[in-house]
This record gives sequence, structure tokens and C-alpha cells, in this order.
Amino acid sequence: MTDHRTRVLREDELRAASTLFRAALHIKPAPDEEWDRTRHAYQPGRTLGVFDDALIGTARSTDSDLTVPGGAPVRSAAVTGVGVRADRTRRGVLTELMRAQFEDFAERGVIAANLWASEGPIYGRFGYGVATHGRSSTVNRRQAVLRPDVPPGGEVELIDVDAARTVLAESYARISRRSGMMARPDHWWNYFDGALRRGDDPVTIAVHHGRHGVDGFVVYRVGRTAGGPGVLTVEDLHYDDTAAFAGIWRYLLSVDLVDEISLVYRPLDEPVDLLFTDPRACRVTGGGDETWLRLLDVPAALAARRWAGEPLVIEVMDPVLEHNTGRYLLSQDGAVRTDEPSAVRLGVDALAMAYLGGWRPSALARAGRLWFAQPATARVADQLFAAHAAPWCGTFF
Ligand SMILES: CC(=O)SCCNC(=O)CCNC(=O)[C@H](O)C(C)(C)COP(=O)(O)OP(=O)(O)OC[C@H]1O[C@@H](n2cnc3c(N)ncnc32)[C@H](O)[C@@H]1OP(=O)(O)O
Repeated sequence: MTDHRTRVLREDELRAASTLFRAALHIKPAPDEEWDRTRHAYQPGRTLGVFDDALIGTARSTDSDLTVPGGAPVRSAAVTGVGVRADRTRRGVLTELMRAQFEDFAERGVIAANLWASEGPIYGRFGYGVATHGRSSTVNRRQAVLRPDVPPGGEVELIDVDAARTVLAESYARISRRSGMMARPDHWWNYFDGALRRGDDPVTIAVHHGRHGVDGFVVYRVGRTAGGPGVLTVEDLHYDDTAAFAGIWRYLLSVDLVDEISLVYRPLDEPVDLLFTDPRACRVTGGGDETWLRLLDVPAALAARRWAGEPLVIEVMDPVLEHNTGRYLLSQDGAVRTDEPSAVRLGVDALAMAYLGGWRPSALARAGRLWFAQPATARVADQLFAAHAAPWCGTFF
């Protein structure tokens, strides 16, 4: 790309970046009132712009931590707001933004970046891979009768929008995280607070009280089209344990004037259907890739997660960030660079797909995304990369 300048945007340029991004997604510019809230979601110094005679492309990020198998938090960046002006696409603007962002991340010591992709073909070429998945489903409220062995759960209480940010932030910080979940920084809660106050349907926030305080919460809206069913759409739902999960579901099933409960991009292994005497009260309606992951510092990322079973040498290829290319010995003792011959060869995008346990290496091999020196290696590799629960992010940004 030539005749372009790329730099960090000043605070007075952020609204133009927001307008550009929204236009790229075919959304109207944010009205003043919305922008007054949204601007607090922008972490200072983290929005990039590409210019010719005007701003033509933008991308931004926020500091976060990503939970990896074994439970360790890994320093990460949540990437969003990526857009290129429609009359300047396919001439390398995104490629330049990705380059500049990776450079910035390296300076900040960021180990991994994640994002929600608007389209599937965009980010693989930059080394991102699908690392978490979500499943959407609909619960028929009238058909959904809880089984007698579902725990009673605790008290559920409604709180108002003004209290939500503080109460939910404290609760989210305490609940246990599965792989793929991220810390929600202040800038994210600013975004959340703005989102709560948008939309035509009123938002309801319910918290679950466990033995040690609020240990779960659900945020939802109920909408009804003329003559259609009342649909309760869950926008955010987190819980620490079985009692909170059951307590929140008891509450959701008790909400009047609701025919269906719509769940969007929940964990693949969340057993909602098993709560009901008729498991078909919960019907899968869709789902797919949730977050895409880029391992920016492969040695640090490999060292941060837990490995189980027999040791193995993998060879990673990273044509974009060459310093990651090399061989690594993975074992219960950790991960280190090695000169030993490798048993598994894979690109950095495929490594991101296996890293949180969302894809087994043998499945990646079947699709030609990973190569085993010997077929027998598949079992060892699958065991090494396995995670306890299906990885899931559960935070939209
Ligand atoms: C995390 C988020 O914010 S997700 C939101 C992403 N933004 C959007 O979807 C908004 C609408 N789209 C856009 O703004 C732009 O089209 C972008 C950002 C997706 C791509 O920007 P561009 O400047 O056109 O990308 P760039 O020219 O650098 O493309 C690099 C390569 O990716 C390919 N590519 C880029 N976007 C797409 C796409 N949507 N579908 C298929 N291929 C694509 C290009 O063809 C090019 O391939 P090549 O190197 O083989 O020629």
C-alpha cells in the first residue's frame, strides 16, 4: 500500500472512526446521546486510522486477559471496530491496519488477540483461527418443565440499570472462568452500560444470590411482534456453579407473558436441555464460530497453558510473525523451544484453533490443517491439547 499514513487517532478523531466503522457495517452514525456513552468504550491510544486525503480505515483494541486451559490469565487484546471505507476496500488498508496493530501489541507485550469476525474469510490470512464456538437455541417455556432433581437454587433479585454495571462487574470478576473467557475491562463495562440503555424493548437485569453474594446474573429483553409469541432474549448470562445455573433457570421459566426463551451463542456443552423433563423443549436453532484467536507470542502462549499426557514436539509456521516459527516441546512440565524433530506440523492459525481445546488436532489433520509425522501421534496430540470444558468467550465486543 502506498500514499497512505497510518497512526493512532486523537480523542477528537474517535467519532469519525466510529462513523466509518458503522458505515462499513451499514449502520447509521451514533446519535449524540449514544456517542456520549460509546466514546467511553474506547481505550485511549488504541484506535488506529489509515488516511489518504481523509480517514479511510480504522481498527481498535482494548486490553484484556484471556483464560487458557489450566486457568491462567494470558495478557491479551480484544480487537474490534475494524472497517474500511467502501470506496477504498481491497487495496491493502486492512492489511496495513493488522500490521500496525501487531506492532503495537508486540510493544505492549500482548501475548494473544481475539475478535468476533463479521465474515469468515477475513482474518485467517493474518494468523487468526476459530478458537471458540457458540450454540443458539430456543426454549419453549410452556413445554419446559424442570426435572425434580434440578437443585432449588438461591434467591433471584431484579436490579436497575444504574446499579447493573457495578454489581455485574464485581460478580463477573469473581465467577470461575472456562477457557476462552476474558476479563472485562472498564472500557468494556462502559460499552455494556451504553448497550443496556439502547433498544426499544426494556432491559431486565436479574442477579442470583449464593452463599457468598451475587454468583450469577442474567440480562434479557422481552419482545412481542403483533400476534406473535412473547420472546425473552438472553443477552448476557453468567453463573459460578450448579445452584446459580438452576436458580437462574427457575427464574427465567417463571417470567410471565413469555412463550419462548431465546439463547444466543451459549457454550456448546451447556446442559440446558437436560434441565427439562422433555429435553426437546430446548431446540438448537443455530450457532458457529464465536471468537477468533491470534497467538502473537507463541512461546509465551504455549508456556501459559496446561498440557496433559505424553510429551510431543510440534513445529509451528507463522509467515506473518516469523519469530514464532519454530519447534516446541510440549509436556506436563511446560513448553520450550527445541531442535528435536517434530511429530506435528501446523500453521499458527491452526495452533490458535487447537490452543483452547476447541478443535482436536486429529480433526484439524482430517481437514488438512495439521500434519502428523506418524498417524499414531494423533492420540497423543489430542490428549495433550484437550480442555476440561468447551472453550467459550461469552463476552461480545
Ligand atoms: C473485528 C471486527 O471489527 S469485524 C468487522 C470487520 N469489518 C467489516 O466487515 C466491515 C465491512 N468490510 C470492510 O470494512 C473491509 O472490507 C474489510 C475490513 C473486511 C477488509 O478491508 P480491505 O482493506 O478491503 O482488506 P485488504 O485489502 O487489506 O484485504 C486483504 C486480503 O483479504 C481479502 N479480503 C478482505 N476482506 C474480505 C472479505 N470480506 N471477504 C473475502 N476476502 C476479503 C482481500 O481480497 C485481500 O486478499 P488478497 O491479498 O488475496 O488480494
